[in-house]
Amino acid sequence: MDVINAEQARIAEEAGACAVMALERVPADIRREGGVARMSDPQMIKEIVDAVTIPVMAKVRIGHFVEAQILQSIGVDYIDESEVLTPADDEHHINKHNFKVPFVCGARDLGEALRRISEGAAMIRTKGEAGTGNVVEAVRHQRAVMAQIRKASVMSEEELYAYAKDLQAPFHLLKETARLKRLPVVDFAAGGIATPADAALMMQLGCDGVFVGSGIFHSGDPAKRARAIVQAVTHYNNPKLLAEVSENLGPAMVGLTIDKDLKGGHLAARGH
Ligand SMILES: O=C(CO)[C@H](O)[C@H](O)COP(=O)(O)O
Repeated sequence: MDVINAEQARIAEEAGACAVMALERVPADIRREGGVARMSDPQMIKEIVDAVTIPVMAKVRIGHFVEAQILQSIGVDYIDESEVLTPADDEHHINKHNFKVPFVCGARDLGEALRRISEGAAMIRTKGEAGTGNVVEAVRHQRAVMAQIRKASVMSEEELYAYAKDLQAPFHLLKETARLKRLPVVDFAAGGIATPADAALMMQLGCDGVFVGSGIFHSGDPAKRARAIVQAVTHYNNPKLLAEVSENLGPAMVGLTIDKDLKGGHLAARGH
């Protein structure tokens, strides 16, 4: 769960979140306020680290390996090389093999996911369209990844060579993905998840876990919604429980439709 201070971090931990993401503004606010979004103040990240016992993740700009060096030096548990911040490099991602701290990166399809893994990403998440409260892009990205994996899983080795070229992905990673019939790393949903049902939808589409940013602390009752989303991720195949936890949550965040004039632009188009 994305949190911007120690108090929110405690709410997330009490709700059962397995990690928090420390940042100064949740994606909905970054989108609304505009300007250049950068790595958060290390002091603020340290306050969140001190407030909770669960792992703390923090974001760096795409390609900004010095922000990553700084976060690693203060001991964050994971780094998110994120399109939600303003990219620092429009061509290169960070060489994540140079770091000890594990990274998560966003992807819209299998080629993008495997390129990030080849650079050293230890976890992948859908890009979705962060800060919109609209799950449609996360669904599109997860469905794309799963459909491409299914396609690869029935290919001969000769076909996989050609498919790797199409996807602009390393052959050995594609071959391993085809054999496993899933990404060879943990695969999260992120970007636009706002309700327990959204979270369970992404789990039923094959994700291993869910990131929620704006959807919790921009809703009417953050503590209750946070607990409900944790329950929905845990029991994603149980519609009765999903109905119970979806009751009386108060207003969800106000969502944005995805159109060509999307306020703040399409964050998912950053990095490729
Ligand atoms: O990890 C992230 C992107 O780097 C965000 O936490 C995630 O995408 C949040 O999006 P939203 O605010 O729509 O839930």
